[in-house]
Amino acid sequence: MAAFDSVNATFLQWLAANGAIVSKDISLQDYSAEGAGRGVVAVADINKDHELFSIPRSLLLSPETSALSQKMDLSSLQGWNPLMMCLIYEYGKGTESKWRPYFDILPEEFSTPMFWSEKDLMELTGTGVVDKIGKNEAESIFKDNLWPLIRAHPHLFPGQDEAYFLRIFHRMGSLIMAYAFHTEDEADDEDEDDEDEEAEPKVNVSMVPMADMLNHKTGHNNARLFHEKECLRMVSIKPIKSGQQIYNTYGDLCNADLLRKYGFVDMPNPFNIAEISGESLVEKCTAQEPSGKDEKVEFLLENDGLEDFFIVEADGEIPEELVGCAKILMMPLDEFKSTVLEGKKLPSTKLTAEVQKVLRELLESRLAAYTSDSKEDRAFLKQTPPEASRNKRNAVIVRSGEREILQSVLDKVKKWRPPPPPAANGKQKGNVKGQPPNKGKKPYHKK
Ligand SMILES: C[S@@+](CC[C@H](N)C(=O)[O-])C[C@H]1O[C@@H](n2cnc3c(N)ncnc32)[C@H](O)[C@@H]1O
Repeated sequence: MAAFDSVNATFLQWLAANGAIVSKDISLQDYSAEGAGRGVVAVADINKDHELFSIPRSLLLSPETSALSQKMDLSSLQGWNPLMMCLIYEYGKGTESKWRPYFDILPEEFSTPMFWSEKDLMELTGTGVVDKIGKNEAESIFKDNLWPLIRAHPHLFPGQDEAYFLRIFHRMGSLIMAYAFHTEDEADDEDEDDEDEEAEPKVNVSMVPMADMLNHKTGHNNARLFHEKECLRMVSIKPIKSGQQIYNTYGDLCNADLLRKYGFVDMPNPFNIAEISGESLVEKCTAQEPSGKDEKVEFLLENDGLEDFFIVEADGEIPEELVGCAKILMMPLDEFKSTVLEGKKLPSTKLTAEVQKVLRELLESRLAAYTSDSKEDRAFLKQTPPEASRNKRNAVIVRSGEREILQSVLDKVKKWRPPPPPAANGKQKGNVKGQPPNKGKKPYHKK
């Protein structure tokens, strides 16, 4: 506790000494008992539109502010990599770095699946997280792009071996993923009359001390960061009562993305989705009749009809684009050529009995990919306290959310019946099986 308080105090003094203004109505608070690390709490009732803090742009840590940009050419690097190099450089400078009190308040360990054991990762089998962790891809970027630069500048990155820098790279990568902000360059007033009025603001990735101390809770967002010319200001967007936590929003994210990027999940989470891989759809639809598979896949890819993943939203509706794609994949080759390729006529996105069968099988095998069923998961969540097996618990929450959505689509797929064919005289005579519409139904009032 003493260490926690002293790190906070040094950080807040550093902010003030460098021109940041922090409202006396807020404080840093320890939420680690809830698995949420530090957060920001209101220590007085706060009105809407109250400035919680303002951070001068000079305190942001980015390639624009780090001296590394003057010492070496970072222009060959893409995406997050220039910021990554600056973080590795500034961290390596230790007490010499302007941002040392900031590094001291940032975590060294993360609960994201990137750092999970094999056993915990098994719990994510079947979820949308597994294929997107990207540890190997990240390590390739380090080896191919960053390590050669680091090794070539030993005076800037002194005295350590590749394994050490790889460890730092993973820490900084996790910090960028969970803490960095896209910071817009506020247009200069003088530029406002330029012909280029329509130009998009330039977006950079920066670390924003203090703004990144706010946690997220789906549906509870009560503060927002405003990007101004000289500073970034965090402002309340609702009245906040003393003692309440102040939340920024990390976006409308499903639990799989919250877990992968930030290492936690939210329950309930209306932004949950489930994914069905395009590859599994292609395999299922072309298993019986593979002729023309490549041509159809090529056509669909060229026309944005085949996704890596089809998204099923929380409402569990059958995605129309999935149905349309399945119809093309299952079409006889000559029909595909004459109507779709030559006639440029796409099939409707209405369900058919053929697509129903394929979707049913696809969803059933998708659901069977999880390592447990909903009963086991419910029992685990009920019996296990949140602080025990946090990784497993988070995995169970992710898969339960996905499973619920997939199950609801599957129920809809199973329930679907083909519409009755129109009768010759235009009147509907019965359902598809030729029975009168009410046969088998219980009468409304039992006499
Ligand atoms: C931008 S930082 C917020 C400050 C952070 N809590 C800290 O101690 O440094 C984002 C990280 O905070 C944690 N976090 C944010 N909201 C959370 C929540 N509702 N539950 C658990 N952890 C949360 C996660 O570890 C996430 O990666």
